[in-house]
Amino acid sequence: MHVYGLAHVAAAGAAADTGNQSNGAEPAACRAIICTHGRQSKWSDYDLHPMLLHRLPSLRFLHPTHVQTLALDRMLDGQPTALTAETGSGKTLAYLVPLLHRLLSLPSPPPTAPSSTMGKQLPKAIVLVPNHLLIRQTAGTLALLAGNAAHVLTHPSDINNQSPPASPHAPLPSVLITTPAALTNHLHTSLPAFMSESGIQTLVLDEADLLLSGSYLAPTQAILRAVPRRAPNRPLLVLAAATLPPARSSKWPLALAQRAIPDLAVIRSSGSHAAPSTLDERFEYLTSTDDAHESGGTGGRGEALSARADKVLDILTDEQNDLRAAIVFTNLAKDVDPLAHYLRQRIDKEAGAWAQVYPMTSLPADSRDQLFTALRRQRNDMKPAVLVATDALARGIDLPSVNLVVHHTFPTDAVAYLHRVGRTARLGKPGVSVALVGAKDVALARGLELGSMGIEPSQDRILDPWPSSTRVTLVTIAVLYLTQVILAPPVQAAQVWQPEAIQSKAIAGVSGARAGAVAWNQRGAVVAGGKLGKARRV
Ligand SMILES: Nc1ncnc2c1ncn2[C@@H]1O[C@H](COP(=O)(O)OP(=O)(O)OP(=O)(O)O)[C@@H](O)[C@H]1O
Repeated sequence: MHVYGLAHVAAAGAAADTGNQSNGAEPAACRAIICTHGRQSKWSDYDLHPMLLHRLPSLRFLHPTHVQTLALDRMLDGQPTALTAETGSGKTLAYLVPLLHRLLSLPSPPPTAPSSTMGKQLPKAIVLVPNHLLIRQTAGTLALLAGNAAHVLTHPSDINNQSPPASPHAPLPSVLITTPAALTNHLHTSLPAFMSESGIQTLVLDEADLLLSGSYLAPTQAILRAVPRRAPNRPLLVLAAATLPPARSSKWPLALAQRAIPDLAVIRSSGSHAAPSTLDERFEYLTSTDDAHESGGTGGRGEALSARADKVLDILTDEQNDLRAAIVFTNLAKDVDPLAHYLRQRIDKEAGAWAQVYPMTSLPADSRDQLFTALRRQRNDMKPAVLVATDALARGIDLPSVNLVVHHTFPTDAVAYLHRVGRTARLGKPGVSVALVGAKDVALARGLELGSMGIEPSQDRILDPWPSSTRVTLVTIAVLYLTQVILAPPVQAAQVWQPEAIQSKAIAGVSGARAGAVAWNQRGAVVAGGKLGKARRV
């Protein structure tokens, strides 16, 4: 475990900021994120549309990142690709660049030709994301990149509401960014006709593991079923995710996708399924007095929350000199407002009221958008911002000024942890994560901490759910010893060796519950945390 804080990692950040410059001595972060095999690839290495070759560097995307390099050739070739790489590594641009290249390379339609039998300018590409926050963020990035070369639609109803093209000679192609449910609800039974008539060239599933699970699954599958299967109408299909387990069972996200897209190839970066290498992770184990509620004390929930809130305040105060923006994660939406209120009151009383606190669940959408814009511009005259949020902010959100993540309550599994901490330390920049660990979180935290102590090489961190058999054995023995012998209260042998919720012995052997590994049981549910004999289904 490293306990350095923001001041310590600032120096590393200065180096990382130059990561996309082509200088001789590459900083460590550059080696991890930007460069490949000692040589930076260039946009001009790819046969990209001239507009992109001009526009990418002018937007300060000077070189492709490592994951972009890994995926570009295949995607530009139109081959279906699942791209899984660490948080903040540039997956969005990895699919937006080929999407735009294909869009811009379309032959212009004849001026009088209707763009579809429905008489509308139908989108030529669709990006599916899980929520409204990501719709807005991805639409912003695409609009920036496309300039005035494409329309960006953010709801299927926008297809009907598009204003007529300024010039009938050059109707702009459009891209729809939406959620799977919004698309299927809007189109109902006309979905197959829509998919075949519009001539969709690219279909992207961002946060693909989420879209292929839970309540997202049915609409996503309906869309995949409606995709034309044969060339030349078949679109480029892209799945992007920071966490994408392999297809161990037919119900796992990747298996579901591969059934719909049999030639889907998976590109995994070596750092995938691990926390960013530039992240400084800390775990603060609470004593039973700190955490009265957790330990069965009489103080109850309110007391426990405020004891933890004081700890959060201490962490923020310790880092205040170097803090630009922090996200404080808590598990329940109902705790966001009281926690934010408490922090705000306390910070406002301190000299200079040195930070501005925002409760994300009750912040009006306009104010949230303004805040995000300000945080993306990274203005130096802003007070540090403290965003109090649930895991709704844990996936995909890109706010480069966030240099601290605090876990007021511990995430429920290693996947949630990975996405939370990935809101900082993005693209080789430094960041700190501090987690408050209650009694019930100790097993998961210890496992995660073992990974961050560097027992495993960085690219094979313990978070990797599919380590080699040797590593599995060593890690399992170490973790079982630590958790069953040293830490855990005595349990019956039968409970340990006959876990109820884990169906595969192999998975039980990996012991996602204990090792902090991301483990999936046979039903595709994430198993992590809790006792080995009672692995929780999350
Ligand atoms: N080639 C590039 N050069 C410089 N910056 C880049 C480049 N590509 C992407 N970025 C920046 O890197 C940051 C992270 O990118 P992005 O949001 O796509 O990460 P991600 O891999 O999708 O992360 P997550 O898994 O958290 O969604 C963004 O601020 C983006 O603008």
